[in-house]
Amino acid sequence: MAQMNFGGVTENVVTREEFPLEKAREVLKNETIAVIGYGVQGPGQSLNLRDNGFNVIVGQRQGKTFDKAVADGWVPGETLFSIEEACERATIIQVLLSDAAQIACWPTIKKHLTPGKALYFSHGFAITYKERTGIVPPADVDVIMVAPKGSGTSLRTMFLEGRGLNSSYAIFQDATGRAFERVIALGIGVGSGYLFETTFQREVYSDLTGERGTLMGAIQGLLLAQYETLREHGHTPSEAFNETVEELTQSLMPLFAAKGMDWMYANCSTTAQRGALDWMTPFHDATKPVFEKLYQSVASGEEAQRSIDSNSQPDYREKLNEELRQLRESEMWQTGAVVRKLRPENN
Ligand SMILES: NC(=O)c1ccc[n+]([C@@H]2O[C@H](COP(=O)([O-])OP(=O)(O)OC[C@H]3O[C@@H](n4cnc5c(N)ncnc54)[C@H](O)[C@@H]3O)[C@@H](O)[C@H]2O)c1
Ligand SMILES: CC(C)(O)[C@@H](O)C(=O)O
Ligand SMILES: [Mg+2]
Ligand SMILES: [Mg+2]
Repeated sequence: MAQMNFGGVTENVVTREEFPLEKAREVLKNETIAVIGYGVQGPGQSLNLRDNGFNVIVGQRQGKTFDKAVADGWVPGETLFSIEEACERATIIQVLLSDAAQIACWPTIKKHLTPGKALYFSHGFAITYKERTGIVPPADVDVIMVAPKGSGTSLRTMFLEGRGLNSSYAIFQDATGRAFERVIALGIGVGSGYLFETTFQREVYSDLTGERGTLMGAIQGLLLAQYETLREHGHTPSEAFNETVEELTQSLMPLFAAKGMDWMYANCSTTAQRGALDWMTPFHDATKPVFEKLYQSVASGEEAQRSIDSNSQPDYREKLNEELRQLRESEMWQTGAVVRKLRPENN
């Protein structure tokens, strides 16, 4: 494990150089890894593990996603089973059900957690909010986490491109003395580029804050506020969209992804630089209290409870699809659909 300096703070990081794939295969050579759930993370992690040469099976309930697993080459009765049968066959149970479904399936999973097995999550949710989820593992199994920091879809596409998404890892319980080598081997196996150390609680608090904040919730809120302002002052939809979203994702975000914010600023006009440096502070000050409120809502368990309550409803998928439809059909994103078609590479 390497100690690395992140802006003056030292953290533990594991890279593929120090823990190569061959070592991961050696560590897990006698294990049967069961990926339970085939939604977004399930396909990414199981297909990467399979392509990396691990002994992996999938446990999925019947329905559309079971059929998707078959289409992806998992064979019923050989590598694809019911959730119960996969848990029984596994030595490592990777719980990649939705966080709400983990509660419903916990009695089935728990039944097959015999001594020495490993229970793996990709989120700190189930364990951290145990008063709300009721998920309390027996003391004689390892409880570990690899949480890819991005969508399962990106985990798979980046793997196929020869790249790797970063993941955090944590050990909640080391019953066998092998929890560390197991968790790192799994992290490398699922296609992580590098792994940084965390705890279950820090992972879930930062993850819930990030997705509600800058990664998903705040970004839509901020983009819409600017788009609306431009439209209310008579700018056309294409102009408002291009100045709000298209330029950000196509031109400027790749620059600061590659070399940092100062590099992106340095590649814009002095007029833009002066304005950005002046206005970053008012935007920071206006949003900081909202981020603090969000963090408190995460830390109190309110966000977890809301997610459990809404995602446990029988009609949650229909309601969610309706909300996503409204987003898709909003003027800003309808404009986005037309703008995307105009990109020469899409013609
Ligand atoms: N989506 C991501 O890219 C992502 C990224 C990082 C971490 N995670 C974490 O990974 C885990 C899996 O998330 P996901 O987004 O892949 O899940 P998901 O919402 O896509 O659902 C996964 C599976 O749960 C199954 N399922 C739902 N309800 C069920 C029930 N009642 N009984 C049996 N099966 C049921 C579905 O069939 C599906 O195959 C979660 O802990 C999540 O927080 C997800
Ligand atoms: C992909 C995300 C947002 O990072 C993940 O945390 C999720 O919940 O889907
Ligand atoms: Mg998340
Ligand atoms: Mg996340």
